[in-house]
Amino acid sequence: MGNYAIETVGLNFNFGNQAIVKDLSLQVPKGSIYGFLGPNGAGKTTTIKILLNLLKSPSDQVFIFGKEINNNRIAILKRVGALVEQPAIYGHLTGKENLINRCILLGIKKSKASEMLALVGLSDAADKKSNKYSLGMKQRLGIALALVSDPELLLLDEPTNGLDPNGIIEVRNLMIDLAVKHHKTILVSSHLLAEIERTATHVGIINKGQLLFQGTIDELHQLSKPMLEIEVDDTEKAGAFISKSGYEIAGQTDKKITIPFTSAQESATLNALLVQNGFKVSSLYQQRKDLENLFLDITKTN
Ligand SMILES: Nc1ncnc2c1ncn2[C@@H]1O[C@H](COP(=O)(O)OP(=O)(O)OP(=O)(O)O)[C@@H](O)[C@H]1O
Repeated sequence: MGNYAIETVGLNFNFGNQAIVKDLSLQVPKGSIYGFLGPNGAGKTTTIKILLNLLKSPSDQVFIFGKEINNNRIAILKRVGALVEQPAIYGHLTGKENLINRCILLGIKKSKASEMLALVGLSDAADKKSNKYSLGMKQRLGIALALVSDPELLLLDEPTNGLDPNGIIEVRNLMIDLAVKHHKTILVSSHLLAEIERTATHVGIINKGQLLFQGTIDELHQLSKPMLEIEVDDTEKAGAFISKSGYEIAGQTDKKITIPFTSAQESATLNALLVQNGFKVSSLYQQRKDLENLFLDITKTN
């Protein structure tokens, strides 16, 4: 337990008689960026609220820094920062004023406000009213607010939701910076596999309140190996030929053949081989599994 910033042990949670979180055992290593992945309604926000003790968990199912949450609420929450749903920002105040407010509230020296603005890359916009901020800037201000108390653990609920590509990159780089340079542990939820893949060191995937997969990003990549899809005129003959040439066939329909992707070079070689042998290749492309297909695979193998 000592190495986990967060550990839940068979966590269950109901809203009325609806089971929302089922036998969930999360293990979030200290220093990790833990991608908490699942489709809308999977129970991510509910879980994060439980981790913040905003929703009460049964006893002995949630441990933060090795301590049971219900019995150590205040001591634990002092070490945790969070951004859940919309950041609590006063639009009529500047970014700096918002942060100063938070400093006063927490009894922290006001100079921390400028420090946090620099940390999230908002120094230039310090004196701008925050209702004039872009969504990405608002999210970064939200993260700065969560960081004022210098927490060791950050819980971010879909922080890139609704952001444009630039905003997504800003938030992503900030998370990496916070983990690598400032040694924070970050749990970040998302419904997008591609989003999590770029930042996370560890991943937990939930669906309908249940954990389907938990492991390192490399372990996830093993599961979500890219495939090469080949559209060719006579898939039956082509399949036999590809197989005879020493390639493993992962799937075949009357329109296309799927094999594990190894490299661009290898794809080009196979393409040339097919064409030289009289097959008409109309397209050849690398396909990554999206969350939906990954779910199908994981549930199949479970
Ligand atoms: N206060 C509540 N009362 C009753 N049911 C709720 C409440 N809050 C959430 N739920 C239900 O719990 C389930 C999980 O919701 P939750 O918000 O945790 O999912 P999520 O994975 O965060 O999804 P999203 O990305 O859409 O927020 C949903 O079916 C939702 O309708």
